[in-house]
Amino acid sequence: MTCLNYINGEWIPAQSGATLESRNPADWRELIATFPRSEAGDVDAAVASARQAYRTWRLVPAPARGEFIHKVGELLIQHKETLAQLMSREMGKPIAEARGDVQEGIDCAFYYAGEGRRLFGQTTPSEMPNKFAMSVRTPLGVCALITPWNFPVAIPCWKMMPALVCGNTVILKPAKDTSTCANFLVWLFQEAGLPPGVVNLVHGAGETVGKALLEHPGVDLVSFTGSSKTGAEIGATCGRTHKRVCLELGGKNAQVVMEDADLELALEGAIWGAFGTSGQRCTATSRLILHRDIKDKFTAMLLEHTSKLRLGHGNDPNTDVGPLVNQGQLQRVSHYLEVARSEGAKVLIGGEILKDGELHHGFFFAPTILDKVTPDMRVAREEIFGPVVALIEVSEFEEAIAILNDTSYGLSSSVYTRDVNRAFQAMRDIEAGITYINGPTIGAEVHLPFGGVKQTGNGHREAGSAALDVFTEWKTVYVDFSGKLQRAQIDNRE
Ligand SMILES: NC(=O)c1ccc[n+]([C@@H]2O[C@H](COP(=O)([O-])OP(=O)(O)OC[C@H]3O[C@@H](n4cnc5c(N)ncnc54)[C@H](OP(=O)(O)O)[C@@H]3O)[C@@H](O)[C@H]2O)c1
Ligand SMILES: O=CCCC(=O)C(=O)O
Repeated sequence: MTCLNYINGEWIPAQSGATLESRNPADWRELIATFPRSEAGDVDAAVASARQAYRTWRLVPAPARGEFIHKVGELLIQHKETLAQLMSREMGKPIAEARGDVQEGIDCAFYYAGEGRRLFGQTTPSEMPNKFAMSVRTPLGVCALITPWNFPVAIPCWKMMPALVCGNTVILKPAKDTSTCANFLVWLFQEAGLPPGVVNLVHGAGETVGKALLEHPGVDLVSFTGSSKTGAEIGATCGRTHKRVCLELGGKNAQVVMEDADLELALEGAIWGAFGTSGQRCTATSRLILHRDIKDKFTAMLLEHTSKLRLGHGNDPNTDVGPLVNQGQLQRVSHYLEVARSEGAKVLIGGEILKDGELHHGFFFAPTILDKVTPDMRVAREEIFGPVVALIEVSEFEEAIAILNDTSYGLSSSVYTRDVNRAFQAMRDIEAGITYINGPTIGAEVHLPFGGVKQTGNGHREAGSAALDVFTEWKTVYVDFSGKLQRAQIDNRE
């Protein structure tokens, strides 16, 4: 398959003609597609196209913009299985999770399609007679959307759909590892009949295409999801170039299990929170904070369940845990196992690259449980982004919350307890954008705000009506029908 850039309604190669390859992480010998290795000139063309289209798209009534998004939702339903199978082959997640990823895109489409008929502002009384006062949302212009590979459909949809319904035009720069999924998704926007230039796609590396978008004077906003390291660079560049920037970054999420918890429920949450998507979710559980009274029992339950997880190709419906996305991720996770051992953590299960049988040509890492972890260790503090979970023992609820908060990240969190007082205390005291009581750290719903505190972001939120604050400017409007200058009255009001 050949992927192309989509600029001004045309599918075109990079100006240089250069290409990159997307391969199956479960079997590196399988080529999925080639895609353009774009550079700054391709970005210039995409920005020119998006700027031109913005002149008319911003004037399309918002309900009509919402109808385009609704159509994308219908097309996503129609092509759900094909897109999920492609995603599973291209980035390795098990097919059931890939279907869930596409479903998030569908939910997002119908939610933001409806937003076209809301986009509420405020009306408020004026101090003056015969004067109306109100605020309305207005679009920003051209939005550059830079996305990671771990949710190849959901995350681009979280950005494209609210941006478009608000009247902006967009340029998507997807992760290299999931270029084919991005191509398919943008084709659906084309099929939905969006005018040329409203949606543009530029494939290529973050170091070239991403950076060119950040520096381009024709880009008004950058919405980025990815690592905290890249996010910090992006924030600095956008500060220098005066662009609005929304950053959704890494996590070091914890699940607390108290002595009064339903352990079967907590076990299910821990397994899927830690090992779902091979631990490559920003919301993944990478720390399990266990009360000492249940720690031994719960650890034994965890080990038994983990030992039964089936590793394999994502497209095989019997697979529980797929490969890591690429060689770099495999090296990163292996490195953290060396760090864990050198710091004195004990590997209870896993801790190694798997190469047996059908895993031979893929990037598989065994689901791993680390014991004897203390809160100061690197494996308790740094984002690993793989199927590795660290066990930390505590004696008190307050201690559990203090350790949960003792991180530079703040995305998701979870507490298993039957005590309603503790549940509300957790809700109040946890420093994170998302807190689950008796549920795993994963599993976002599109109508609620999504994002984190501390180094997980810069205060913005994706999803829900909160995303509208990213993609619009407020305009305050006063309409004076008194027929006389009221300024004097304002100045004299004392
Ligand atoms: N908080 C959230 O909502 C959320 C959700 C999902 C994932 N994440 C985080 O994402 C990370 C994993 O994703 P990742 O490894 O793909 O992150 P990443 O390396 O930061 O890359 C993310 C995107 O940024 C591009 N990029 C890389 N360097 C760039 C630069 N200097 N300027 C502009 N763009 C650049 C990448 O391009 P390439 O194609 O060249 O890589 C990719 O498209 C984890 O830390 C995870 O926690 C956060
Ligand atoms: O990786 C980021 C998205 C996480 C998500 O959508 C979920 O946990 O459901």
